[in-house]
Amino acid sequence: MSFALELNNVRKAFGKTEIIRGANLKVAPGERVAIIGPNGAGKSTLFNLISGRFGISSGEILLKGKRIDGRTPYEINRQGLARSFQVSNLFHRLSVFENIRCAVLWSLGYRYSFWKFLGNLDDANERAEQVVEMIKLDRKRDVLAMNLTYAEQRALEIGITIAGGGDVILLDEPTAGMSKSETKRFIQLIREVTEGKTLLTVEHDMGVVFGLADKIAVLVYGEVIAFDKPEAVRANVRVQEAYLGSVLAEQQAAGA
Ligand SMILES: Nc1ncnc2c1ncn2[C@@H]1O[C@H](COP(=O)(O)OP(=O)(O)OP(=O)(O)O)[C@@H](O)[C@H]1O
Repeated sequence: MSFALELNNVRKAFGKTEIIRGANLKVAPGERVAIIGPNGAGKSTLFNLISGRFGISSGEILLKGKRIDGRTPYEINRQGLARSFQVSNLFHRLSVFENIRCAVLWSLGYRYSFWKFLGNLDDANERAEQVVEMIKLDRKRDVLAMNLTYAEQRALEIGITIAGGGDVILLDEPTAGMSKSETKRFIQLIREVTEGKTLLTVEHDMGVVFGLADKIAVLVYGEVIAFDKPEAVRANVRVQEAYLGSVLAEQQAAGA
C-alpha cells in the first residue's frame, strides 16, 4: 500500500538554523491527523514544505507514492493535495457561490483567464453548487464573502480548499478564533466534508485535536517524537514531558 503522505527524514534549514530536523511521518489514506507541538516547533514550516511553498533541504516527501519535493505548489495541488487558504485570500466582493466557482475553475486549469469562462461551464457550476451545500452555506449562496460571519468565512475557506477535489487536505488551525459552540459545529462540518479523504491539521486547541483526529503527530524541535492514536499520545510520557502535560493542565484550568 502506498501512503497518502510520507515524509522521510525531511530537513529544512533557514540559513544556518535547522528548523525541521529529520521529520518522519507516514499517513495512511483516509486518516485524520492532527499535528501538535509547542510554539516554534516547525508545524507551519512543515505544512509549507509539504505544500511546496518552501523547498526542503534534504530527505523526501511522497504524495500517494510519488515524490513531490522539488515540485511547485501548483503541481502538488494538481496531484491531489489541497491546502486551506486564509480568510484574507477570499474574494471579499464575490458571493459565496462565485468564490467556490472560482476555486473549481482554477482546479480545472483556468488559472489566469478563468473569468473568460464564467457563466458557461455547467460542470463547474454543478460542482460549485454541491460544495456550497456541503459547507452548509446554501442559504448564503448569493451573499458577498465580506458580509459573512467569521465562522461562515472559515467554512467558505474550507469549501474553496475542497472544491478542486483534492484527496489529501491540509488545514491550518481551522477553528482558530471561533467560540466554543462554533468550534463544535465546525469540527462536525470538517468531519463531513473530508469524509473518505486524508486530513492533516495543525492545531493548538486540544478539544479540536481529540474531537477530530484519528492520530496525532507531536512535533518538537523539528522532529516527530510521537505518532499514534490520541489515547496513546496522551499517555506517552515523553510527550507529556515535552509538551502535552503543561498544555492539558493549562487548557483544563482555563475551562474550569
Ligand atoms: N521563512 C523563514 N525564515 C527564517 N526562519 C523561519 C521562517 N519560517 C519559519 N522560521 C522559523 O522557524 C521556526 C518554526 O516556525 P513555525 O512557524 O514553523 O513554528 P510553529 O510550530 O508553526 O509555531 P506556532 O505554533 O507558534 O505557529 C521559528 O523559529 C521561525 O522563526
